[in-house]
Amino acid sequence: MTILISDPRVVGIPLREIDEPVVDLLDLAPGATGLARLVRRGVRDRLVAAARALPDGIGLKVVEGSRASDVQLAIIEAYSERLRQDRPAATPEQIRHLASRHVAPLQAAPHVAGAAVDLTLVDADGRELWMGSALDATPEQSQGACYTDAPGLDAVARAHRTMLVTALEATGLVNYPTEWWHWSYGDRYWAHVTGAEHAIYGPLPMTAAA
Ligand SMILES: C[C@@H](N)C(=O)N[C@H](C)C(=O)O
Repeated sequence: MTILISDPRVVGIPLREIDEPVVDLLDLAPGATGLARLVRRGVRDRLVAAARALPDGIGLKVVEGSRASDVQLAIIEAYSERLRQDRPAATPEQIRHLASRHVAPLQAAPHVAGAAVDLTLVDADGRELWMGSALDATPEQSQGACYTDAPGLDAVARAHRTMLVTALEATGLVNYPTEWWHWSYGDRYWAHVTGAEHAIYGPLPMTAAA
């Protein structure tokens, strides 16, 4: 069973911040601007290694790296409101649980720590490969195809996901299983998956206005 990022077993993991700087993603993030181009150095190093391990003619394209805390809160609120409208009988705790299939609570938000990227595969001309759902589609929008191991994917999407997972996992990056595009290192979810005693990257002091 998938343990979501809002689970107390994840949110409760201690943090020992190592103060590693954020760096620009350079050619890994064509088209991204501002904070979206920045990640912790350990994340970029792993992405560079993963990109080198991909077959010739295939590359990585990061759509978003770091994210300001106020932007994270706005995504949480917008998606939670949609869930509340769809499920008027749901309790606040149920909404929080369901929302965390798509967006992390602030206490454990990896993008806010510079610890995560949303990315996809591209061909030699920079065209995004078919991955079986739109990047950033919610479970409702994608009818579950956003889940990395979703059943019923066509063979092309499955092959591309396998390629992505193989290259990224080999570097120590960890996937959030409800989103094929979301990969992180050093945050609380990474610590949960790897068994590390603590996270090493905590929230950075970033707001959208900064
Ligand atoms: C909102 C979505 N793109 C995303 O970033 N989800 C993960 C789980 C997050 O909020 O860190």
